[in-house]
Amino acid sequence: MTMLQLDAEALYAELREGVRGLLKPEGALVGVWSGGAWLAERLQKDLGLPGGDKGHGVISSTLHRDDFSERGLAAGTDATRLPFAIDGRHIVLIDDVLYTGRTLRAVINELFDFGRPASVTLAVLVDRGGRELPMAAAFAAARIVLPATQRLSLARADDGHFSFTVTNPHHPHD
Ligand SMILES: O=P(O)(O)OC[C@H]1O[C@H](OP(=O)(O)OP(=O)(O)O)[C@H](O)[C@@H]1O
Ligand SMILES: O=c1cc[nH]c(=O)[nH]1
Repeated sequence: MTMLQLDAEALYAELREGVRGLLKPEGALVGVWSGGAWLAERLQKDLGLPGGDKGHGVISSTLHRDDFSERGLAAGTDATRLPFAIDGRHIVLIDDVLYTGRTLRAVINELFDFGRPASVTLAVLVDRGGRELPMAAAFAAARIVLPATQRLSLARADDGHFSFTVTNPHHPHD
C-alpha cells in the first residue's frame, strides 16, 4: 500500500471551479465513462447547467481503443449518450485521471462520430504524467507523479462522495 493520500472531495471542489472558468456560453460537459461520467453528472448539477441533471453527455472509449483486441467489448461499450447536438458546441471533456492519453484519443474519435464540435477542451481531477500521446488538460485539480506500477482509481460511494485509492495491480497485497 502506498503513502499517497489524495482528498478526492477537495480536488472535486477545485475541478468544479476550474470547469466553471472553462465553460463557454454554448458549452456542454461530456464525461468519459466511467469515472469522468460520475464527475460530469455532479458538475452538471452543482454548476446548474442547462438541461437538468441529465443534460451532460457521457462518452465511452471502448469502440475506438488501440488496445481493443486485449480489452474487447468490455463494460461501457454502449455507454455513450449525447443528449444534445455536437455540431458547433464548445465541449468540455471531463475525466478522473489523465495518464497515457490513449483513452482520450479514443474518446475524441468517438465524439467526432457524432458531429463537429466548435472546440474540445479537457478538465481532469488528476494528471499523473506519463503521457504517450500529445494530450494536455486545460485544467487539472492536481498534477502528481506515480510509478508506472501503480494505479489511481476513483470510487463513488452510495451517498455520491468521491475517494481515491492507489493500488499495485500486479502486487495486490503490497
Ligand atoms: O490516459 P490513459 O492511460 O488512457 O488512462 C486514463 C483513463 O483510465 C481510466 O479509465 P479506464 O478505461 O480504466 O476506465 P474507468 O474510468 O472505468 O476506470 C481513467 O478513468 C481514464 O479515462
Ligand atoms: O492510474 C491510472 C492510470 C490509468 N487509469 C486510471 O484510472 N488510473
